[in-house]
Amino acid sequence: MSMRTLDDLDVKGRRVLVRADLNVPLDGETITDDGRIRASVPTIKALTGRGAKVVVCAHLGRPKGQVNPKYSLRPVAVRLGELLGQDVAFAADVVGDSARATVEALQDGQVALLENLRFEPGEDSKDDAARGAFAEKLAGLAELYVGDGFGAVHRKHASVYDVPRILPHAAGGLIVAEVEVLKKLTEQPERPYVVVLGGAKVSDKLGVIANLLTKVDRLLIGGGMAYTFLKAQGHEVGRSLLQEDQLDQVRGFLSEAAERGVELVLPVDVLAATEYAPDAAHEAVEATAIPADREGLDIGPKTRELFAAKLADAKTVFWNGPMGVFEFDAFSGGTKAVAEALISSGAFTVVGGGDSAAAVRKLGLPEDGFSHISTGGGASLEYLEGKTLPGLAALEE
Ligand SMILES: Nc1ncnc2c1ncn2[C@@H]1O[C@H](COP(=O)(O)OP(=O)(O)O)[C@@H](O)[C@H]1O
Ligand SMILES: O=C(OP(=O)(O)O)[C@H](O)COP(=O)(O)O
Repeated sequence: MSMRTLDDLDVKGRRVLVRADLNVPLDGETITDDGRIRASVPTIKALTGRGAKVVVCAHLGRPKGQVNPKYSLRPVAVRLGELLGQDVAFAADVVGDSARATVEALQDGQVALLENLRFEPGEDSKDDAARGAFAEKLAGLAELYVGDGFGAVHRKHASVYDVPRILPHAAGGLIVAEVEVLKKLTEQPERPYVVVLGGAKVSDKLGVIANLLTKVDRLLIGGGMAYTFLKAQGHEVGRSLLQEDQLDQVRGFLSEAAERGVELVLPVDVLAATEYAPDAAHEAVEATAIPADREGLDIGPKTRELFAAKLADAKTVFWNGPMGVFEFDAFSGGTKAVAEALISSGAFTVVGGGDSAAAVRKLGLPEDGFSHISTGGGASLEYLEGKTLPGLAALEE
């Protein structure tokens, strides 16, 4: 892979569009974990330090091309300013009058943040022309482009894929660092190589399993991901997260894992709750006997032990996706148990994903207990699959 880096760009006095991943968890307007903002700071500082006018762009959540104040990046601009130690001008739109005026007013060394890219339907459009037209407008705000949003490099979106094909570009330090670590996992990982999958982006991440089955020795499935597997085995999953349209695909994974001799480990018990709420009544039940009116919000105590045992002899581990709804204390125990098992395994351990990384911090686990905490979940998984990621390919051109 050869990507130009910041050292290859002459940025002084020029407007540089930085695509960052600032997709942080929010509780109303309060940022509950600022890890991704912190991770974006070094590249922005490197650019301001060299006298660039820095225009940061990013997405938040999935507002689907509609302006929705719930997904405004405004609170992120404030936090970014605090972390940079300088004001961050906030544009109230993405490529409209406010964005143009905000960018126009930037002096050398100053920083602006545009509103959520996904308020614009062109950003994530599947139609090349629509995406391209939006990319032209976005590119028009700057003279140079720096790709640094590692967590979004698997998305063929305008700001990730099309803009670097218009503007002279380079990779920021975060992307360079992330790729360097993940590369180690693709080049002869020490075995046993175990991948742990959980979380809630089930339909997105089920897709990576086919390729992972050709690479790993063991796959542990927890979180919201587990229930489609349990259902595919014919069990009742009640009101748990379920990807009904992917049951056949999942049955295929179960038989392929068996054929390849890959150990696919599913929960044996779960915490079944009456509702999705922090104080919901709940109890541990066998994973094969989830009551029809309950939803599984965490892995149960027996599964925590089972997963810990399956991690104990691992030499390489990649983990993406919390084991339960860790945001609610009552359902955070499974995630904590898995995190602790990674830490005590002594393996080369990589945790990836916005929420997984946030969980590690929220649960008070030492960040240096892991070999690497990646800002990308889906992006890391697709990298590990050996796929060409649009945002990396565009930077390599
Ligand atoms: N059993 C479950 N049911 C519903 N949501 C779950 C469950 N387990 C985990 N989650 C949710 O998954 C979310 C994180 O998923 P995801 O975005 O895929 O992870 P990451 O950001 O680490 O890549 C968390 O908000 C968590 O509450
Ligand atoms: O949160 C993200 O990915 P992750 O949950 O896989 O870590 C990225 O910001 C990408 O967001 P997306 O999955 O809505 O494209």
